[in-house]
Amino acid sequence: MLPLLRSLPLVGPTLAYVSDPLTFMERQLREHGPVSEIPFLGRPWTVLLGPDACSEALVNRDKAFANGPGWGQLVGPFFDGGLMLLDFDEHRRHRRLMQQAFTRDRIEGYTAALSPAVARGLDAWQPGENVRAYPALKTLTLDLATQVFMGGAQLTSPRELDAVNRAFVDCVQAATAFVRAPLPFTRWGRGVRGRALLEEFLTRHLPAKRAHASEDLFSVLCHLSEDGEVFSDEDVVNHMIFLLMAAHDTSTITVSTAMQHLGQHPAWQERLREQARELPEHPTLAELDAWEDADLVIHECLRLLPPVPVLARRTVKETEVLGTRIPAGRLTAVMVHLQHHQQEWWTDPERFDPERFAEPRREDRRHRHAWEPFGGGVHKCLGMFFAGAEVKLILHHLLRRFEWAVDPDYRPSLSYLSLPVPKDGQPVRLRALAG
Ligand code: HEM
Repeated sequence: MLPLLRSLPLVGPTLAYVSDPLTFMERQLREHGPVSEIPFLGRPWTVLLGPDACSEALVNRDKAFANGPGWGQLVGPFFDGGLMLLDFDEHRRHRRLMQQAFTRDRIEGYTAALSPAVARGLDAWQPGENVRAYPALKTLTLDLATQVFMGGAQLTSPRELDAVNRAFVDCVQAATAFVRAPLPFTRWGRGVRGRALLEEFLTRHLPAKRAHASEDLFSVLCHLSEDGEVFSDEDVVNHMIFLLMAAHDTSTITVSTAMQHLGQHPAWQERLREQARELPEHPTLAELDAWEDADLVIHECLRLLPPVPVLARRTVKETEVLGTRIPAGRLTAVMVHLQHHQQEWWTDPERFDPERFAEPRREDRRHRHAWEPFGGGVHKCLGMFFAGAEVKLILHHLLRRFEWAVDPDYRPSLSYLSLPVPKDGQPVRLRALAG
């Protein structure tokens, strides 16, 4: 049935992408070149493949590519007003202000709050022969986001935080729903209610955050100011909802990919564990920065499975990429995933080989844009340094408490309906280490 559907011109490319994106992208590049056109989700999309084509759209020299109308098409209205969905002057103003929430000092503050929260979150983990790592990590990172970003425990009761977490998950799931109307019992309908609950919750707590400055991101956003610019209440709410989403699934995917590969490469796992044990229980940001082998592993995991494999854009005027004309109003898929697996830039690209990022090999320098898990240009991920610290902290605590193994032949079957997630929850054999 599926092969037949894949051969149909309207739905075929969507199904071919969703069932095996890398094979789809390789074939598309081979047969149609770096700039081509496909029907995707029922509309014509321009597809950009390879680092040269993708970087033209991300660098966006002639300001032809806009984010809001591109991403909005994929994620619906649930993250409206989030930084990634703003464009041009409005985006520049908001980004300038929000940058102050991601300075080194700020990240140091978030990291200090994160470490004990990770340790507490892992207290709930039970060893076993078939532990599903992905959902366990998802719960952990969502709790971290609500605690560290919103100041959760001081803000409200565990029961209300649970409702907030559920509302947030409903928004994320609605963003990828097929039925896109607020009907009862649909994902979309739950997403609409979820967004309303998040808005109500954040708006209710906002006056207290404005009144008292504290270290959490919610409070920080309320107090930022630059040349007389401040975020309005509505801006703070929109940014918070987007940041919770941006920070949560992406980090979960990165850690679960790391758990898979470290479970399949025990020598790397042991090497990182020895280093984690040499660090204090709650390392500082400087100590985490100096943990270079963890960087190699994280870079390699982000190469093999970039949590955001495709970036969405829409042209606001006619433009050209690598000499091919793209009309105004065209949805565009910037498929950065493929360049992470191309033989031109990476030796034996399917192999887990973190040292490819170490001197003197530095394969990532073979092309300036070969490795772009955080995107590029003016929308490059604002949370990348925070994300690095969070992922390292989770690995740090995991390695000190547990040892795990994954079958060497295991290849996760990934769902690409939204960000890539392992359909089987990614089972690991988890053993507690003596304290
Ligand atoms: C491993 C984890 C992460 C990955 C792989 C990742 C990836 C990305 C990518 C690819 C973009 C660019 C999207 C585009 O150009 O259309 C982006 C944007 C963004 N990310 Fe991340 N992200 C991660 C973690 C985080 C975290 C932890 C935060 C916040 C705490 C964050 C905040 C943002 C923001 C605010 C933007 C929008 C930037 C702008 O449009 O100016 N991200 N991220």
